[in-house]
Order: sequence, then structure tokens, then C-alpha cells
Amino acid sequence: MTVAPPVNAPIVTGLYVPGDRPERFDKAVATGAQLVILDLEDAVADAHKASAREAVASWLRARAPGCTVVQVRINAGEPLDLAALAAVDAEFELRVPKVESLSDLDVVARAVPGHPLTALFETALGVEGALALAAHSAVTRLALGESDLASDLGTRAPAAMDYARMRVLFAARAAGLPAPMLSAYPGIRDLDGLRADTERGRDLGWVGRTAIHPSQLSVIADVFRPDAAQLAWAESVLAATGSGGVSTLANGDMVDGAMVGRARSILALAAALPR
Ligand SMILES: CC(C)(COP(=O)(O)OP(=O)(O)OC[C@H]1O[C@@H](n2cnc3c(N)ncnc32)[C@H](O)[C@@H]1OP(=O)(O)O)[C@@H](O)C(=O)NCCC(=O)NCCSC(=O)C[C@H](O)C(=O)O
Ligand SMILES: [Mg+2]
Repeated sequence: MTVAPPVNAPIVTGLYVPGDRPERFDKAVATGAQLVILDLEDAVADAHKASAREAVASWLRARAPGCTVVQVRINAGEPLDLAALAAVDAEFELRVPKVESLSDLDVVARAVPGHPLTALFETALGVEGALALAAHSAVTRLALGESDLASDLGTRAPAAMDYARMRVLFAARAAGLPAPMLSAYPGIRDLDGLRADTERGRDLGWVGRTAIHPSQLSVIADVFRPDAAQLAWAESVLAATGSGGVSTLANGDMVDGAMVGRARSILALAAALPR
């Protein structure tokens, strides 16, 4: 049985599905991924764009409300995508690729009003503008497209990706948005590589990751699930700081209100990722 996540629960696992594979849409939801992204953009060949648009709109109309967050990734500046989605009266979010300017977001927010936007940064210009773009009133999440970014930069060097991850993380937090989810890891069979790269992103402060294959989901959940020591620390911080002021944990560490936010985030992650 799927249990609805608590309000403001972190979203840790996401799964992309090509928009022209409607037979996989319900399957994607059934994986238990907390976020399912129906892609009209790079996963769909030009010849299939129109049928993908129709398949996505018709699935959204027929879908019974559930606890999975559903996003549609549109093609940047494609009026046909916007028109098709504006005609759908259902709950979904929009994932806007290659965002570089406020007008990229305005166009979408005006054409399909009332749907939260995830701004996907995939170029140096987008990453450098992340702080201002995160302040757009329709934007509720930020993300990075690291494959496109690597093409724009001409490198996928870890230092370049770390820089982009840090800028986008700071932009999200400065705008009061949740820590972003890591970009899709293209090596479907390389689960060790996925784990290592996800751990690196987690250690930089990112929370969650979008997958492109169901087999990646359990690795992603594992990486973000707090371990027993983190849980014990979080619980002892909350217990020790209940009445404010400074306290000392059993191990001698000082704790105060400054640690409460992190303790709560650890407990929220544990609640979102049951064993
Ligand atoms: C990559 C794939 C094309 C692989 O497909 P396939 O070879 O058919 O996979 P399997 O045979 O291993 O499938 C096994 C079963 O799993 C189901 N399956 C596979 N993938 C998905 C999925 N994404 N969602 C739901 N279900 C899925 C199959 O149906 C099989 O089920 P069964 O028959 O019952 O056993 C494919 O995985 C795929 O298309 N993935 C998504 C690709 C995608 O959307 N890419 C775009 C997003 S990432 C991106 O754009 C990068 C970003 O923008 C950037 O710049 O970084
Ligand atoms: Mg991309």
C-alpha cells in the first residue's frame, strides 16, 4: 500500500518516462517513485512529439488522484505543448527545461496558469542566473540538467558539476525552496557509479535524484535514507533542545537551536523513506 507523504515531505525519488511510451506511465507510478516526470522533450523523437503530447494529456485527464507528484517536462518555448497542457484540467506540475531568463518562465506560467514550475538549469547562463530565476512566483523547485550543462560547458569535470550544484543549491535555499534533486545519471547499468555520484551530491546538500530506469530508484533511496546514528543524533538533539538554550549530548557534544533544523530534516527524510 502506498502511504501519502506528510505535507512538505522531501521528495527523494523521481522517475522520467518518455511521453511517447504511455504503456509505461502507470508502471512508472507503480514503482513507488515519489515523482514521475512525463517527458515531452529530449526522450521523444521529433516524429513522435505530437502523439506524445496527446498521450500525456489524455493520461493526465484520466488519472485518479494519488500521492505521486506528476510533472510534465515540456519543450522549451513550444506553444503546442503549452496549448495541450492548458486544456487539461488536472493536478500536475511543469518542468521547464533550459531556463535562462524570467521570460522563459513567464511564458509558461501565463499559458498554463496554476501549475507549479520546476526550473531546470542546463546552461552556464541558467546556472549563473539561478538566484534571480528562483524568485519567480510560479517556481517551486529547481533542478540541474547535467548532461545538457556538460554539452554547454564542453566538460563534465566533477569540479564544474560541483560548482553548478552549489550555485543551484544556494539559489534554492535562498529563495526558500527545497534542496534540489540531482540530475538523471545516464549509466543505467552502472549502479556503483550512480551510488558514488549520488553520495557526492548528497554530501553537497542535494536531496533526492531523478532516475531514468526503475532499477536506479532503490540505490537513490538507500543513499538518502538516514542511518541509525543520524537518527539517534537527530532525536537526541530535539530532546535536548526542547526547552531552548544550550545542552550537552551524552557524547559531550554541545547542541543548541542552530542544530534543530538539521535534526528535523533528518527525521523528515527517514519518514519519507521507510525501510
Ligand atoms: C533507457 C530506457 C530506454 C531503457 O528501456 P528498456 O531497454 O526497455 O528497459 P528494460 O527492458 O530494462 O525495462 C525493464 C522494465 O522496466 C520498465 N521500464 C523501463 N524504463 C522505465 C521507465 N522509465 N518508466 C517506467 N517503466 C520503465 C519496462 O517497461 C520493463 O517493464 P516490464 O516489461 O514489465 O519488465 C528506458 O528506461 C527509458 O526510456 N528511460 C527514460 C529515459 C528518459 O526519459 N530520458 C530523458 C530524461 S533524462 C534527461 O533528459 C537528461 C537531462 O535533461 C540532462 O540534461 O541531464
Ligand atoms: Mg537536459
